[in-house]
Amino acid sequence: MNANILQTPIDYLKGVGPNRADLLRKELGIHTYQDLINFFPNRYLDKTRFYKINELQRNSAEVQVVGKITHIKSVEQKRGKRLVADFVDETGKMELVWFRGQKWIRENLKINTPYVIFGKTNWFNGLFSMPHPEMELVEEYKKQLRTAMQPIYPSTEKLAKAGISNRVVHKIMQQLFIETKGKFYDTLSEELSSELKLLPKAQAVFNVHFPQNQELLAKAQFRLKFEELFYIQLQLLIKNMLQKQKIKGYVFEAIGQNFSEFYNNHLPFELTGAQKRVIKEIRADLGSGAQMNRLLQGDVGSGKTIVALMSMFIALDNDFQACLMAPTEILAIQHYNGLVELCKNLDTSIYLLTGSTKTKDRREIHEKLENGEIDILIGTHALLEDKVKFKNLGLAVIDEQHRFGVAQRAKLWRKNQVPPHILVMTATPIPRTLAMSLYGDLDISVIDELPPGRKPIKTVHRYDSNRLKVFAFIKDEIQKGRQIYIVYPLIQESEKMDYKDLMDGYESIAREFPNEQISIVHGQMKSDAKDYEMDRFVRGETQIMVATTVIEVGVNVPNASVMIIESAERFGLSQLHQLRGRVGRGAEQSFCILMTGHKLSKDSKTRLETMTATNDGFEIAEVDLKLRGPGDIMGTQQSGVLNLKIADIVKDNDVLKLARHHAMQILKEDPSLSLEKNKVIRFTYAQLAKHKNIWNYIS
Ligand SMILES: Nc1ncnc2c1ncn2[C@@H]1O[C@H](COP(=O)(O)OP(=O)(O)OP(=O)(O)O)[C@@H](O)[C@H]1O
Repeated sequence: MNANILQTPIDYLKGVGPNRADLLRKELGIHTYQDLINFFPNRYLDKTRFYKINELQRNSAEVQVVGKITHIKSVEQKRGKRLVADFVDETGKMELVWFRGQKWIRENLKINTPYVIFGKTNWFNGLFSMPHPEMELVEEYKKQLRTAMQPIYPSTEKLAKAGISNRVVHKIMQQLFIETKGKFYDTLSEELSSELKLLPKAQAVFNVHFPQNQELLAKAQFRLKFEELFYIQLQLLIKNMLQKQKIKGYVFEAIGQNFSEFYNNHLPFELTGAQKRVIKEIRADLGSGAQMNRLLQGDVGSGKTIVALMSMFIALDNDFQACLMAPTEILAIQHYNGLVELCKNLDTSIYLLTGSTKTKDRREIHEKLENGEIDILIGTHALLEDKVKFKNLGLAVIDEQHRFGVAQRAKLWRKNQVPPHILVMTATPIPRTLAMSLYGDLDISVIDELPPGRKPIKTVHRYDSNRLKVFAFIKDEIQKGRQIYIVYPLIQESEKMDYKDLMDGYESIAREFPNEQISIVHGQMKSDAKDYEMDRFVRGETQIMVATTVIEVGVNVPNASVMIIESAERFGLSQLHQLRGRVGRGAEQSFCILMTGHKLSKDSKTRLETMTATNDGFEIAEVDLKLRGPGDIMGTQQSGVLNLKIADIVKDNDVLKLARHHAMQILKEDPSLSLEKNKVIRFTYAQLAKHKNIWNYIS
C-alpha cells in the first residue's frame, strides 16, 4: 500500500465523517488508515450455522436464527419498562427483548419481514429469549460482503453509546478495503515469505478483517503476528548492537591470581554445568571491549552468588574494584557474610556499606575506596551516594533488579569515566519470551540447573481448619532440630489489619510452642531490631521465625526446613515461589505448607495448584504471566510489549522465537545494518529495501 494513502486521516474515509473520526481518535487511538488496518478484531463469531428455534439449547453460545417478528409490546415491570417482540420461524416461537433504546427500536422494527438475528439466548418463562439481538433484514444481509467468521472488534462504552457498533466498524472496514484495494505492497522479503510460507500481506490483512474460513484466518493471523514480532525483535537486536558499539567498556583480559586461586583451591563445591556456562558467558563479555549489561536469571537457590563472586574476581585480577548492591540491608549483610566466608583464605578486602554504617566507619570506607584499598564493596542504595567514589570500579553486580530502576543503574555507570560492567541478578524468573522482549538492552544468562543433591520441596495446601495437624507437624520437625518460618501477608506495611493478623498469629504460636524461642520480623521494626531477630534465627538460637514478606528475597538459613505461608491465597505466584525458596537450601527434606480459608477464587486455586504441582520457577513464571498478564509484571510498561497489536506475548511464544531467529539471521548476514550511527529507521529502510515500506513498522 502506498505510504501516503496509509497516512490518510480517517476523516477522509467514506462513511466516517468528523464526529466518528473524533471518537475513533479519542477512544481507540485510530488516526489514519494505517491505524484502522491495525485495529484488529479480538475474537470471531462462527456464523456459518443457522439454528431453528426448536433446535435452541439452554446454555448455548451465541446463535443465529432466521425468522419474523409477529408482534411487539411494552411490558411494565417493577424495575422498569422493557420492549418484547415475538419472533417466529416455521418451528416455533421465541422472544426478543430490549431494555435500552426502546423508542427507536419500536419505530424502526419491521413486522412480518424476514430478519437474521444473532445473540445469546436465555431460558425464561418457558420460552427462549434473546436480549438486545444483533439484527439485520435478510434482504440487507444478502447484499453484504459475507464472511463465515464474523470479527468482533474491541469497543468502549462511549463508542457503543455513539452508535459505533460492531456492525458500523465492520462497514467502515469494508469501505477501507474498497478504497485501498490493489494498493498493498508486501512488507517482508520474498525469501522470508516463501521460506515460512507466509500469506502475502494483502491477503493476510484482508483475511483478518474478513476471514473466509478458519484456515485462512489462522494463516493470516500467523503472518501478521510474525511480522509484528519480527520488526520488534529486529529493532531490539539492532538497539542492542548499537549500544554495544557505542559504549566502550574496560577490557578484562587477564584471569589471574584471585580467580585461579579460588577456582583451584577454595571452591567449596563443584560448579554446576550451568554455573560454568554462565561464568564463561560473563568472561567473554568482560573481554569484549564493550560494556557488559547482562541479566543473570536463576531460580531460587540455583547458586548465583558464586557466579557473581567469580565475575568480581575477574575485575580484581585486572586491577579493578567491584561492588555488589542489594535491595535491603538484611540481604546486603548476608551477602557480605557469605562472601567474606568464601574468601576467608584469600587476600581480598571486602567491606560493607549500608544506611546504618557509622559515620566513622563510613569515612574510612570512603577513603579506602578512593585509594584502592577496598576490592569489593557490598551494600545497599547507600552505594549510590555521590560521596561514594571508587578508585576504579570495574564491575557492579546488582541483586534483584526489580527493586532498582533503570535510573539507578545509570547512576552506577556515572561513577567512572568509562562505565563499569553491569551484572544484574534476579531470582524471579521471567519467562524467556518476555525477557527477550523486555530486556533488549540486556543480554541474558540463565542458570537452569540446581546444585546436585537438592531434594524438591514438598508443597501442600491445607485449610485453616487443619491447623492443629500442622502444629503437630511443626513440633515434630523442631524435635528433629529443624527451624520453621511462618509468614503472614503484609502487602502494605501500613495495613492495620494485616499487622493485627501477624501479631495475633505470633501470640497464638507463642502459646502453642511455649518451650521454643521465637523470632519476629516485620517492616515496622527498626532495622537494628530486625537484624537482631534475624540474626538469632540464622544462628539457630530461635526455632521459629514469624515474619512478613520482608524475608522474601535471598535469606539463606539452610537449617530451616519448613515454610508455612498464612493466607496463602493473598500472595502472588512469584512471591509464593520466592518464599518457598527460603527452605530447601540444606540437605534435609523441606516442606512448604500453604494455609488458606475455604473460600477461594478461581485464580487463587490455580496459584495453589501450580505451587503444589511444581518447584520449577520458570514454569511458575509462565503460569503467573498467564494469570496476571504482562501488564502487572514489572518493567513491561516501558517496554512496548503491551502495545502489541495482534501478537500475544504469552500465547504466541513460538511465533516470537521464530521471529527472533529470523531477525538474528538477517543481522548476521548483514551486520552493516547496525553500523549506521543515525536513526535505526533510516538504515533499516535502506538496507531492507527488499522489505518495502519498513517505515510503517518501525517507530
Ligand atoms: N554448584 C553448587 N554445588 C553445591 N552447592 C551450591 C552450588 N552452588 C551454590 N551452592 C549453594 O547453594 C545455596 C544457594 O546458593 P545462592 O545463595 O548463591 O543461591 P541464589 O541463586 O543466590 O538463590 P537466592 O536467589 O534464593 O538467594 C548456597 O548455600 C550455596 O552455597
